[in-house]
Amino acid sequence: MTLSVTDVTAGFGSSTVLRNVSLAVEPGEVVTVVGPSGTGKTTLLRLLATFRRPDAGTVAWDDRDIWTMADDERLGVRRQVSMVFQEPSLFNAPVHRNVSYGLRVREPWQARLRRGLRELVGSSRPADTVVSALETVGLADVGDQNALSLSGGEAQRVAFARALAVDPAVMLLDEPTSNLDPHNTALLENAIERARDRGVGVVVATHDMHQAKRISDRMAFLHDGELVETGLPEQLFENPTDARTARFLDGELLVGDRSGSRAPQSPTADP
Ligand SMILES: Nc1ncnc2c1ncn2[C@@H]1O[C@H](COP(=O)(O)OP(=O)(O)OP(=O)(O)O)[C@@H](O)[C@H]1O
Repeated sequence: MTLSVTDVTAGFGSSTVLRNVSLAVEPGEVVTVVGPSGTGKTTLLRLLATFRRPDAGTVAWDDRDIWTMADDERLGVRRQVSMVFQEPSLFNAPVHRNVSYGLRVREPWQARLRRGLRELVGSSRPADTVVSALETVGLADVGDQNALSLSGGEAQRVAFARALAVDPAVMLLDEPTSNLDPHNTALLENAIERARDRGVGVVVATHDMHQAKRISDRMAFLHDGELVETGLPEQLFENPTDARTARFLDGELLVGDRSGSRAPQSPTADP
């Protein structure tokens, strides 16, 4: 399944945040979206998640415009797309209940009733997908612990496990490691790779150029609401076609700078 946006424009009130942006994620690839703060990365992820409609352009699932689908069908697509936010937002319950949340809300009411009864008599155990998702993020042993007692890094890994447990076709990760130490970052990046190897298409918005270099199959550079260029990470780092890409990867912020031009021939773009 391919999730894509084509020529999307989106804004808030009178300000346009994204202009004519096109991007697709295929099964089994990691696409990173990099760019300065406030450039529209989260807005792009929210369009892909169908949390909001674009003002113009299309959001498609295998070439079918999601916003022309009937509500049921669009809900079916939405259920195959998981998003992980910058803040993990866990609730006051054992970790395994947090991780099974997406599964539970997807259950038909009969299954929900049966499970509720099993929980009442104390014979319920976490679903295999919950256990497996927790193993993927290296937290198999904390399933019974209250989620609010976890460290920030563990909480973010639980949020990732919750998104993975529903067996999504696509995962959208909004700066998933921005508040994490190197150890938790490594564990989460490992989990991203494992999801990718299972055929999940993953889009990661990140500020971390080292991370983009490590995990990307493809990179997209977003600047001031415009998708400046996409390509293999080595292409963007070593031979960018646009000067803005070279300057951003070289460590310049480029806030409010819309002057695009050909990249210098020998950019010093190694992060
Ligand atoms: N709900 C909203 N209402 C009004 N403006 C918004 C809203 N959400 C985002 N914006 C504005 O849209 C622009 C893009 O925001 P967005 O969060 O998509 O950028 P970003 O690249 O993800 O930023 P960051 O890297 O700092 O998270 C910003 O100028 C932001 O202030």
